[in-house]
Amino acid sequence: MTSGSAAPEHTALRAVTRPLDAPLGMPELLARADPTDPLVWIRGDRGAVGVGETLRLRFSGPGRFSRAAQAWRELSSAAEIDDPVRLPGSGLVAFGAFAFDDESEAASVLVVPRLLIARHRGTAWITEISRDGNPVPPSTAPSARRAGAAPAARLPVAAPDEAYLASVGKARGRIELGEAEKIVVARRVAGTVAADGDLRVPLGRLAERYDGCWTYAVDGILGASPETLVRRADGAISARVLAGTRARRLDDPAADARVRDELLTSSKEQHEHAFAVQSVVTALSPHVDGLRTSEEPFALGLPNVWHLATDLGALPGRESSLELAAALHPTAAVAGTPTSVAVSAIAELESFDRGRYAGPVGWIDADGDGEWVIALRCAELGPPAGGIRTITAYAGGGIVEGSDPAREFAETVSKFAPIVEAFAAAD
Ligand SMILES: C=C(O[C@@H]1C=C(C(=O)O)C=C[C@H]1O)C(=O)O
Repeated sequence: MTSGSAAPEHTALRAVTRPLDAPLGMPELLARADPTDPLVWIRGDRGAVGVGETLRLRFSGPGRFSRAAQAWRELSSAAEIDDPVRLPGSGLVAFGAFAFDDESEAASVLVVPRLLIARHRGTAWITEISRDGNPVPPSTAPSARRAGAAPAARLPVAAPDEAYLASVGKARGRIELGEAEKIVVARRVAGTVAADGDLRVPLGRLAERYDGCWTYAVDGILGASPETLVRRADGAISARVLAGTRARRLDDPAADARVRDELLTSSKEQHEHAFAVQSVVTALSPHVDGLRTSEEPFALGLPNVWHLATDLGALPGRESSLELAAALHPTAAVAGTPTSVAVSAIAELESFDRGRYAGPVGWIDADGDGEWVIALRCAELGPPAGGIRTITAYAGGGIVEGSDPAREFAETVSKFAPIVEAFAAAD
């Protein structure tokens, strides 16, 4: 099915941004978010929380990105923007989450909040976005919402998963036959949480523990991603490619350093990483100028895993951050190589719809600047029904020649850790 809501005709958005005096730390920012339907984007001393909704556009099918990008261009050019703050994320902003697969049942969305409370390092501001009328812009942030109970979920991520192991075996078989060089195989684990559980609790845990990652919540998908698909801001483009993973040994610093060195020197991991970097370079170079990459992969240490990482930088052309995200998606880090073979293999080998897992999640402003990460280390919350809602967590990894299914399974368990910890019962 292919569909999309174009920007409603004659929709003129009005965005008014005003600085806030009060410095907003991460907890104060998060406290303003909706407890059961949060709209959140936080990393370290930068972040934004959306409250309420002025506009929501839905898209699906292979044209979801181009229709969303076009709708946003139309809305932005018709908008009236009063923004004396002029920092990344001030003025008119939409948040988005896009399905991984062209055939996904999951909606891809752009959401324009009614209020946006944000900070960039030492500066905080509030933006009010309206469709009709000219409301007086608030100059104080709405007060914090009362904290509710933490939503605890039991996610049996270490329980045997025969279907996943079989898929990894089949992916390896196809690679050995020369059909593909790399296929990213994922699995999912489901549980339930109380429908009135306060999702700001897991988001706060993610933002605190994974402070080098983007903690996000958009339209029911939430997580903490280490992988920047593309950032367009301050006249520059940047991206971070990750591929190649080892579980950390935080209990034993010497063992942890050995694990890191082994990752850095493993030819299998370097090979897998090179595919992912090449796919990003190939997809990005027609759209930007002066693309350069960090010399050789470095080890990025997160609380749960080491990743091989490469940073990219370039100068922007005229494409918006969403158009660049569309050009990049799906990278070899989440699909494989060659892309089209890997995407069809995933559809055949995985027994579920990835939804927005491994798709782009992020935000865009009226100039097309914005930040899009790959929705990793995440869970999708279902709608409330009978006092509960489902929670489905996702994790995967790249299968290449010689990949060992049991090790790949263990790697997914490490990748589930952020979500398992975020939804653990308080002790
Ligand atoms: C697919 C995931 O992660 C991706 C796969 C990686 C790998 O195979 O080593 C590393 C980082 C991500 O690009 C995931 O977290 O689910």
